[in-house]
Amino acid sequence: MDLRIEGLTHRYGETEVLSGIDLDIPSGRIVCIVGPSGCGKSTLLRMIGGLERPSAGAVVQVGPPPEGSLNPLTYVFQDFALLPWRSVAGNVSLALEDHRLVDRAGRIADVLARTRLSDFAHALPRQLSGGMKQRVAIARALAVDPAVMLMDEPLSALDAQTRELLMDDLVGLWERERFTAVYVTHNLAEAVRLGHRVVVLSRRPGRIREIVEIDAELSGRGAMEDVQAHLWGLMRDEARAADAELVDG
Ligand SMILES: Nc1ncnc2c1ncn2[C@@H]1O[C@H](COP(=O)(O)OP(=O)(O)OP(=O)(O)O)[C@@H](O)[C@H]1O
Repeated sequence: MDLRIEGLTHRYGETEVLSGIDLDIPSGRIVCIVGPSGCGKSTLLRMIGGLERPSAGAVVQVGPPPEGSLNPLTYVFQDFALLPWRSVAGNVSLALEDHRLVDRAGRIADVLARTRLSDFAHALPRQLSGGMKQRVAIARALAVDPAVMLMDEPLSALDAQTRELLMDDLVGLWERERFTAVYVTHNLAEAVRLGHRVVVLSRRPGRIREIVEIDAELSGRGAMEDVQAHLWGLMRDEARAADAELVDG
């Protein structure tokens, strides 16, 4: 299933947050969204996920979701959002409990194996590092066989080394499963490491400044300094202006 965003504009009261966004999210690709602070990245993700309705324009699902998908659009949040009293398997199970399933336990075991978490099935979140918690959150998202994962700064609560490890994991997972994701990040290194397509938004109201296609295979990518420099060149002045903006209230 592809997603097509058509002429999406959104206002909160008088404030225009997003303006005229046209964007395709092709199946099997990771599309990263970057842009200055407050430009509407998370708002765009909420619109894509249907949590909010845009003031104008639409998000269109093109083609059917994967067979057996329980939830075509599934979020992964920065703060992991795990229930502390449930084990790893119990947290994954949570995503499945609203659905009648013949073999829920099998489905949980399968997704834990796919995300290399089988040995941790009975651990509680408090026993896990931040990186492991986020791996569990990713496993929970995958458990429903989503068409598209909507990832909002998924690595930004983690230290630099753990981020590196998780990026390696995500590359490995993509190589195995070819999942589709919209991935919001502040971090240009993450965007060039994981994105097949990097969408640069302008300062609020967020408009698409440029879409940078990166053809290199995910697995062989280095730091891609030239692409990072290009992205930063597109963003620098606006990031500075956003940084100097007074906060309301
Ligand atoms: N529910 C809301 N009501 C009113 N204003 C909102 C609401 N949600 C977001 N905003 C405003 O919309 C703008 C865009 O916010 P959003 O969180 O989407 O930006 P962002 O690019 O994800 O920001 P950041 O990079 O800081 O995470 C901000 O000015 C924010 O204050």
